[in-house]
Amino acid sequence: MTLFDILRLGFGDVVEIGLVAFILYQLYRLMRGTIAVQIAVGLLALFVVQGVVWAFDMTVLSTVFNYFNQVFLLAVIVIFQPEIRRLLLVLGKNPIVRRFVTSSDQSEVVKETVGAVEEMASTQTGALIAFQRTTGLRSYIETGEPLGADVSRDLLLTIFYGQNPLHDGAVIIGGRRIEAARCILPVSTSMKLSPQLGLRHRAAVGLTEQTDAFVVVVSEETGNISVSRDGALISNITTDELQTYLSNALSVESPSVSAPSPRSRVPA
Ligand SMILES: Nc1ncnc2c1ncn2[C@@H]1O[C@H](COP(=O)(O)OP(=O)(O)OP(=O)(O)O)[C@@H](O)[C@H]1O
Repeated sequence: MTLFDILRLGFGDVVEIGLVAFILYQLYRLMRGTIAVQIAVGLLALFVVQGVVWAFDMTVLSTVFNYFNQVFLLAVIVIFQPEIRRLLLVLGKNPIVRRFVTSSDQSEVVKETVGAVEEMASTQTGALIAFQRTTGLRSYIETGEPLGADVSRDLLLTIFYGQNPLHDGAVIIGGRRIEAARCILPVSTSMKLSPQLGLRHRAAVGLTEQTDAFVVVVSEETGNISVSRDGALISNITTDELQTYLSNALSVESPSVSAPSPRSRVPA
């Protein structure tokens, strides 16, 4: 008699256990370092209290918990909306599907952007530039001023010039076009980010936590260049490194520069 016979486990059960373990592990990875962990612990504590209430047959509290249970599923969806979104995004990043997505040549976009960022870094001009990849950014584009212009170094410099009314907020680039300027991005609440980081950098991370966008930040305070992807921030990179990261993100054949070292990588 094998262990499987004793436990009465079939092949389907083993697959199911594996899948549940995988989903729970992915959920843990998505929630790690976010406020959702504390909320999950709070919900767990509520379940323990509920168990005690039922065990001792406390009628008043049982009624209260019955009401709570009716809205529980809805509350979980609302509370964990960012995590659920990220989980679906991870599942949606199927490499087989992505093979069928044709990418236009973005080398001009990379060249113009790197040129503008280099200039803005040297003049300490703050900038926030988001590149749409497979996740649509329409809901963020709609928060800004629509532009629909080709990406160019000079236009990016003009937008982020301090006296320009469009300089506040983020520019969103889709394909070869600047879709909009002055866009509002979601701000990350990750506790893994340095408390010194301001809203511009947190907005960059916030967007890449929720979508597969690639975001470039120029700090107004230091002139440092940072990039964010998949909820992580890589700070203080050179323009050569930016070129490599951006080329990779936009699937452009990268020029031969040495691979950037992930020195200030901060997972969010
Ligand atoms: N949610 C947001 N979406 C888009 N842009 C934002 C958002 N929040 C702040 N910003 C931009 O960031 C600017 C404020 O940056 P702040 O000084 O707080 O950030 P920082 O990360 O310290 O950057 P810096 O190093 O440039 O000062 C705002 O003027 C605005 O342009």
